[in-house]
Amino acid sequence: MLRVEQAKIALGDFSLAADLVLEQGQRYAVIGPSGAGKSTLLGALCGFVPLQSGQILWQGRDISQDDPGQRPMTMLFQDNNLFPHLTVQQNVGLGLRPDLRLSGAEQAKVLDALRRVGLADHSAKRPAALSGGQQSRAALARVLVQARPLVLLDEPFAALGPALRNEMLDLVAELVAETGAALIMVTHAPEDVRRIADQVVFVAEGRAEAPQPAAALMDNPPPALRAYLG
Ligand SMILES: Nc1ncnc2c1ncn2[C@@H]1O[C@H](COP(=O)(O)OP(=O)(O)OP(=O)(O)O)[C@@H](O)[C@H]1O
Repeated sequence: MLRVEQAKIALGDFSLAADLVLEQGQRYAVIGPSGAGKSTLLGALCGFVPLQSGQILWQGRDISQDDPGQRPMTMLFQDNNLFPHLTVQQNVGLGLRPDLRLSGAEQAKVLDALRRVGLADHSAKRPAALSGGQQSRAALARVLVQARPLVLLDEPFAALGPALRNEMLDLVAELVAETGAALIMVTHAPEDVRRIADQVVFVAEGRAEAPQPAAALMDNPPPALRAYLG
């Protein structure tokens, strides 16, 4: 369980308050207007953005001061963060060892993850030789090898067409179900929320609200969410 306790996050003139609990095995969509602070919230959870006050507790332990690499989470960005000069296999291997000196067992893990996302036959290619969907799969394989209990996605598939995006969302849902990880995903698309999320964290007016069950919330949105959804 990840507990964000009375957190205040400040970035220049912008500030965001958050007080919420995220449970293992649940899938959360983070939604809200542009500029409301969704990416900032994920950045604070990951440790890229410092807290001004409050705490982040993982299984009861304060991780607010921990470096991003020490935290129990892995983050997937929209641009997938693949290195163009490395092969797909090496890009995934980076998830295990930044110096890429992988043991035999680690190599096997990388190949397993590539198989799991359907890229076993593409492991020796460079990212530029892959389609957009395949690049997303490669980035997902890197998330998978890290096997962290929390997977954070910041609008990961916004650049993909609707069919491919749905395919990727379903794959993400399968992968987190297999590993028991919690998923925390920023999205602008209500259909993504309905497809994948159990709970919704609504971010607006300087606050990240406590999670609420997704289906009920989307069927009957309160005024601020209704205004955002249009
Ligand atoms: N490094 C920074 N320094 C100062 N202000 C920043 C910085 N990064 C973001 N901000 C500001 O913080 C606010 C929240 O930005 P953030 O990217 O978290 O919003 P968002 O909800 O993810 O938006 P979008 O949906 O458009 O991606 C914005 O007003 C933004 O201008």
